[in-house]
Amino acid sequence: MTPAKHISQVAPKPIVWTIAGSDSGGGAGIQADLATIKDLGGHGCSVITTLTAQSSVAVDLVEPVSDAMLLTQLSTLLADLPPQAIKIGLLANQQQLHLVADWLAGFKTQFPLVPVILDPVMVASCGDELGDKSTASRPLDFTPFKGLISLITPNVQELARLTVAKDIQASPLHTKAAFAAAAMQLSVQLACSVLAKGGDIDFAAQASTGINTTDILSDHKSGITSHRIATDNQRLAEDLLICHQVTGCSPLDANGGFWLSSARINTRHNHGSGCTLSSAIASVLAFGFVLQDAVVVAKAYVNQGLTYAEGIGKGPGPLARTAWPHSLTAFPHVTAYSQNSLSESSDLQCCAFKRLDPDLGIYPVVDNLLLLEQLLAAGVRTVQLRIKSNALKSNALASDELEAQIQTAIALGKHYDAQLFINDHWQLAIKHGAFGVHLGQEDLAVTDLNAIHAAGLALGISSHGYFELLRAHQHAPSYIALGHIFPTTTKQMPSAPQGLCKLTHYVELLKAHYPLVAIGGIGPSNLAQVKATGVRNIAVVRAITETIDPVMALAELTRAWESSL
Ligand SMILES: Cc1ncc(COP(=O)(O)OP(=O)(O)O)c(N)n1
Ligand SMILES: Cc1ncsc1CCOP(=O)(O)O
Ligand SMILES: [Mg+2]
Repeated sequence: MTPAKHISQVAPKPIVWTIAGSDSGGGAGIQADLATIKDLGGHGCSVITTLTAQSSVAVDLVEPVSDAMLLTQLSTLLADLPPQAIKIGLLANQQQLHLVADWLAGFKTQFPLVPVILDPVMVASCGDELGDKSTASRPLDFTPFKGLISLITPNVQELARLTVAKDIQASPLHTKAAFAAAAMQLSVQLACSVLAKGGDIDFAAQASTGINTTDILSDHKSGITSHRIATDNQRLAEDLLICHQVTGCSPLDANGGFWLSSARINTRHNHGSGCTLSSAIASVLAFGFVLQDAVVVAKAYVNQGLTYAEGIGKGPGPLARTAWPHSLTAFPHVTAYSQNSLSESSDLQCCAFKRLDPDLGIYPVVDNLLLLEQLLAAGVRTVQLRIKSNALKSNALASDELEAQIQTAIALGKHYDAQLFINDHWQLAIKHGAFGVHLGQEDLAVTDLNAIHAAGLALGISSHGYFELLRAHQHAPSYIALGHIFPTTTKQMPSAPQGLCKLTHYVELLKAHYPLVAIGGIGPSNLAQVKATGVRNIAVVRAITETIDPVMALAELTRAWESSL
């Protein structure tokens, strides 16, 4: 499972804090968090809120640390080891919660961009309550964290307590619709994103048998849920991510909702999976990934950990530590959640798009026929015509003129036997029989991909991070573009440049499955570094278009690319 190159070898080690309880059994709490943070390449610091005398089968004593100890851990760490991300887990009582929230309010004025992930832990996996006696009858009120946290990660029982059922025994979230409504409500209540974990509920079984959530949760307490999972690995574990004003991603996703589903994993050894998930999300965020990316990587990490978990002790054992996930099968399937529709449309392509040679050659992206023909005549094998719709408005390029240009470009591509991709204008590409179409993430929802497939065209899809590349993968395209790697002036980007470390990860994940194309700010000065990530293709705009002799520039880029290691 160990990846070829761990992120800690290519990126500086970020500091991640966990503010949580100690699990003397080593499977959950602070112990799981520190193991996770280290395994994902971070440096973990801990602020212990509570000591628990705990094993894999029981919680015998819970003892909060003193207020002075709690606050001094925070101030001592901040003076020397400021965090790039914080995970908050077990808080023993409402007073501790207030102390941490007040401290966090001060911290956030100094470090507004540091993400904080709150895992509202209430019950251990053996079924015992984890808070002190005061929380047994009255659940914690997390309102003081409103506006201070980026994400909260409740399971179905916690979600119910935090929203519809303050009564501890009741859990009315029987259906997907009720579960989703509660997640949306919590997002508004705390002004943060919500990852509602559906691992303890089987929506399909609920729908077909009418079993209610309480039954499933009480089964879980006695360990029977694990047995049920073990006998039925066809079932799905479905989590719902509700995004709240997420920055650094496509504006379409900033407030999006997404079901993240994975096959249920055949194990009873899931002790500490919630702690592992939330600290993994914090760790991935600390490396500078956006929230949606951090969530899918952390989900994959937990899936791997469950897959390879071994029993230690008589109860559910801890997750295995399997390092940064590099296997596509560990990642969840992503489906857009829409409030207005209960039957989310499946975006899975029935068949893959046209398969291409993994080496496309240097891939120029141009906006005019003159340059296109020059490059084709010079022997370019893969090329794109990218005429943006705003060119239609500003240059008064009429739509019939656009169609004529596309038609001519396609004819030229055929004449020179090249793989010519048309950007954006997929209907015209189909109409005139282009080799392929290139689409961005925003285009996917408004394009008839089946029509492109049926017409036999190749499809390239852009991506700007893990979440988007999973969405691209679900359409089985002919290639996936990874960008933007370096700053670019060619296009205004909502996301930050991905850089070489992230590119290395994406390549590791996808190289066995797709031809990959790195794009954005690539030219002679950084081409060797890009090649060193293992990516086999680069697409370029300015490195060709802004030169005096584009044909010479193409030849020079090709020579440099082929001679780089
Ligand atoms: C090879 C390649 N990669 C990425 C893009 C960008 O496509 P998209 O995200 O659709 O943005 P626009 O190019 O339409 O502005 C691309 N064109 N080609
Ligand atoms: C269209 C596009 N998509 C991602 S980066 C980019 C522009 C790349 O242009 P350049 O090679 O000039 O940086
Ligand atoms: Mg586009």
